[in-house]
Amino acid sequence: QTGTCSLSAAANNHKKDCLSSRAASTMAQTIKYLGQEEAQHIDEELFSEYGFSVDQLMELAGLSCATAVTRAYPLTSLVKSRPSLLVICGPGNNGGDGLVCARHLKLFGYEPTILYPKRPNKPLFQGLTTQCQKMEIPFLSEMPEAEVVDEAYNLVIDAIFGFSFKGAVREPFGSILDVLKKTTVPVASIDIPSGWDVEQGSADGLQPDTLISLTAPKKSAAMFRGRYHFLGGRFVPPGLERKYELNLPQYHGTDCVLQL
Ligand SMILES: NC(=O)C1=CN([C@@H]2O[C@H](COP(=O)(O)OP(=O)(O)OC[C@H]3O[C@@H](n4cnc5c(N)ncnc54)[C@H](O)[C@@H]3O)[C@@H](O)[C@H]2O)[C@@H](O)CC1
Ligand SMILES: [K+]
Repeated sequence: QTGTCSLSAAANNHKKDCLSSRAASTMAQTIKYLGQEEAQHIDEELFSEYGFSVDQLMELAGLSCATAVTRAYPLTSLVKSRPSLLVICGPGNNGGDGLVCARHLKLFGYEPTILYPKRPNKPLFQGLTTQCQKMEIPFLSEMPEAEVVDEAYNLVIDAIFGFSFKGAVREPFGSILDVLKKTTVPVASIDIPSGWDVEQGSADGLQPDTLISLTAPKKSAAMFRGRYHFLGGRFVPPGLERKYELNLPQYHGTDCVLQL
């Protein structure tokens, strides 16, 4: 793209114009951070207009999350002798992403353990739970103390709440998040750091080391201060991307995740 500009470099003004239009086009490429309602509309449209099913997108989302974990915390980098991880799953689709993520991580050589305290009575989640059980992933019956988490696991995956979270955190998730805030092992949050307002974030909330934004980051991702921010969920059709002006960056090759 630089050819046009350098050929007419004699005219200084023209050069300036070139630079400013290039800056403008770079700005136009900035990835959009979604508000809560916008994220929910995109979600609905993916199903109603674009013909996807929930389990299909959940599979791709969960695979992205597992892949992001392998990038940020490769097996060889783990400090404990066993590649143990704790995956905490919430009551909605964010929890479903966590179950899919755990299953793929097991296939990738990690040893996930799942805490899934509120299980929806729906075939989708029952199936995902069975799949994890058949993958010989253990389930905990309650949240361990912070010291036990620090002792036993290399990483916690936070799949508690996603973009539909609202209001004050209800139990048992309030207590679980209190424990998570005391742990020192890194936390990788799926889509939103749980307990954060989807748009405003939370100054005294969980501070994850990794955030994996799905489809597009939500507004609160601007407050993320951890080391790794990934984009996952490589399934957005071009018409939907145009309509919502998502300006998604290009994923590399066949990758299902991109570090932002
Ligand atoms: N459209 C997309 O991009 C996709 C989204 N997926 C995932 O789906 C998530 C959104 O899923 P959902 O809409 O099911 O919602 P969430 O998983 O964000 O949470 C909804 C659940 O949390 C409960 N809840 C909400 N506020 C609470 C509070 N204050 N205290 C306690 N419980 C509370 C609700 O009762 C409901 O059971 C996304 O963040 C993402 O992880 C993926 O599965 C697939 C594709
Ligand atoms: K989350």
